[in-house]
Amino acid sequence: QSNQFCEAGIGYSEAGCGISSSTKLLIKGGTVVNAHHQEVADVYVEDGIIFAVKPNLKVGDDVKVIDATGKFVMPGGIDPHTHLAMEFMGTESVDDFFSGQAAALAGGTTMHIDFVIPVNGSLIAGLEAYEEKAKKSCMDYGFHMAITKFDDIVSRDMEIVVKEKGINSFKFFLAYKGALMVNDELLLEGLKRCKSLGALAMVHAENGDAVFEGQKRMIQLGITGPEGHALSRPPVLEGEATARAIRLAGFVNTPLYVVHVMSIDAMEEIAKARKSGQRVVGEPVVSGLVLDDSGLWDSDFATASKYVMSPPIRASGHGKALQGALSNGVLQLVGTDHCAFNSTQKAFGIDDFRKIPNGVNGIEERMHLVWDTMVESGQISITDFVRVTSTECARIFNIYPRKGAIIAGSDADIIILNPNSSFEINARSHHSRTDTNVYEGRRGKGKIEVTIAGGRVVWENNEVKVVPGSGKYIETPPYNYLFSGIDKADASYLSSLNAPVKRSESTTSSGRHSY
Ligand SMILES: NC(=O)NCCC(=O)O
Ligand SMILES: [Zn+2]
Ligand SMILES: [Zn+2]
Repeated sequence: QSNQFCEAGIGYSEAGCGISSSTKLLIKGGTVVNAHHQEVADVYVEDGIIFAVKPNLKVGDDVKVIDATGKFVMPGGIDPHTHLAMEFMGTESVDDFFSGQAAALAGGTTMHIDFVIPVNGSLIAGLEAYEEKAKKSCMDYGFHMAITKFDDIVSRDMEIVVKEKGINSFKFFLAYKGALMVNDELLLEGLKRCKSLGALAMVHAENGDAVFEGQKRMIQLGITGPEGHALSRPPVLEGEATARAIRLAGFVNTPLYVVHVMSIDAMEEIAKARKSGQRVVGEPVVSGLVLDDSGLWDSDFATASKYVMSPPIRASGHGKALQGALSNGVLQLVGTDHCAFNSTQKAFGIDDFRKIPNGVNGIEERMHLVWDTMVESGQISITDFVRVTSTECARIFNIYPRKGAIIAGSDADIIILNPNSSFEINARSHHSRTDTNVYEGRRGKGKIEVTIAGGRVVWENNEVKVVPGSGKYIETPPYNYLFSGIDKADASYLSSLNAPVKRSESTTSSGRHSY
């Protein structure tokens, strides 16, 4: 592999890395794009913060100047959905908080939010384990927390992680029976607790009991290869779980975030709920937007197994519909679900698709693929590109405008994209530790030539320059914008319950209402 990045302990010292020590930067003459506006302007950065965004800024000789004429200067991507060093299906995803983040930076993503998995149901033990994993971070990151059981201790610990540990979102897996899956009773308890804490509930929406049944059917039919994965968990099971989670969140009146929306079935449930005014966020992932399930039928196991993720990559047609939903606002932001396993790990399931570790790469490829698929094709504007890859994530997880914006006072997480250059993806040159890439051979227009994270140039001239330990944990505060006014909806619900009682109290002796 020609992967190039500095990692202390494997042959490079910090000084030898050529890490930019400049704390002052001027990005000159580019088109600065925010989610709401674009203009030609210079961007001046000092000590990791954007100081000024104005045309024709003058600076001293001690400032590193980057010419961005003819290019787009945009907020670094924020990936809302990753699994670095995740222990899952008897193994651990190969990209850790260093290699996964180095890959992210090479692809223009400057922050991600990873899922803490509890240890034997304990949130605090899980968080401690992830804090340890994240010590080698080279870019900013936040955490979501998965909930895998519910009791008084979990309820108390949810409050601790929100109020003291800076986590504002909890994920419930409705799939992975016998492992991470929760039932409806637990989901309801969790939704209520999320609401009381102003925390966002997230769901992996597939009916885990039905998937289990689907898997048994496949094995009985003698279908043991990777295609059995897709056949055992069809879109209807994703649609059912999405609808159920939406209805239960509506019953509790708390906002809901549906992760990795992969099918028309799930997307249409989200569209219906949003149309009715319910606070539901839908997150497609890049694999669901740009791939189809044909790879799962490849006769070569190594090729087919690399596409195994859950919910499965769907038949062609679903991806196109998800792209449409992203462009018309039914879906709001794009994640990756980056959970990379190498071909040795994928081969655990050579005789039985149920044992193939679920997950695909994407943290490095997301920005380029969304640009090429959505902007180059004319489906979304450049400002919308910024919104779906960065700003909306910052808003939902309540860190805007510190993140997700190029304005004075924001963190200096910035990318420079050349729309006239092109990218090509392959496992030989990617920065992930996995030996395969589900986007192998893809080319497209638009190349992220420079990534600046925390005010330092970390990707330039096709080289990543980072050191472990330089990334910061970003706390995400509760009560994001989705919660505003939610108490008013509660009040009107309660008054609607009271109404018949009042009526019967004021009913006249003739049985007629007095009003
Ligand atoms: N998606 C997947 O296949 N693996 C990661 C875990 C999850 O998000 O379900
Ligand atoms: Zn999931
Ligand atoms: Zn995931």
